[in-house]
Amino acid sequence: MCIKESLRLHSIVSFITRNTEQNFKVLDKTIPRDTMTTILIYGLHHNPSVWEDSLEFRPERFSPENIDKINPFAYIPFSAGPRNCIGQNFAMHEIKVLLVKILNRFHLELDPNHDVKKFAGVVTRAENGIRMKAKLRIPGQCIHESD
Ligand code: HEM
Repeated sequence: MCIKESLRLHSIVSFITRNTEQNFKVLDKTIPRDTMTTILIYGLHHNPSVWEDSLEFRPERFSPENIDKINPFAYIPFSAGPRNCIGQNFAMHEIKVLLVKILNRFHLELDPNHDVKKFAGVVTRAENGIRMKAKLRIPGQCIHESD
């Protein structure tokens, strides 16, 4: 739930482009065939008419009770359709494994004196880094390079 909500709030791929193969109607406008369009994933994920309290981190949006209420095209961190991300499942597993390995061993805290600035380019990242303090959960535990 937390990973999914993070991928909504901090959409890693902020936009994708697609070429229309036929005339395409959006509300009262028609996008002609063969037009390069931009799908703003970051904008969709922050749109208050799609997501209630869109700027708030609320992992329960993705709880088993709520997940079915989400329109699959309202949440597209890995894009959607035939050219969606081929590495989606791998990426989700990788994030989970890394988080477990890190959080099992460390207690992390953001540096309160560092203001993280988000930069939403093609790939969203922190403009000035993310400074954190990592404390060993079990004091005195040694860190092996092979871990
Ligand atoms: C959190 C991590 C990731 C995110 C948010 C992500 C997101 C995306 C998105 C949005 C697209 C569509 C791009 C477009 O249509 O222009 C895409 C495509 C793709 N991704 Fe990922 N991706 C992630 C990780 C990975 C990983 C780990 C791999 C490979 C192991 C991967 C391989 C690919 C490939 C090959 C495509 C192109 C698929 C195609 O065009 O048919 N991605 N990804």
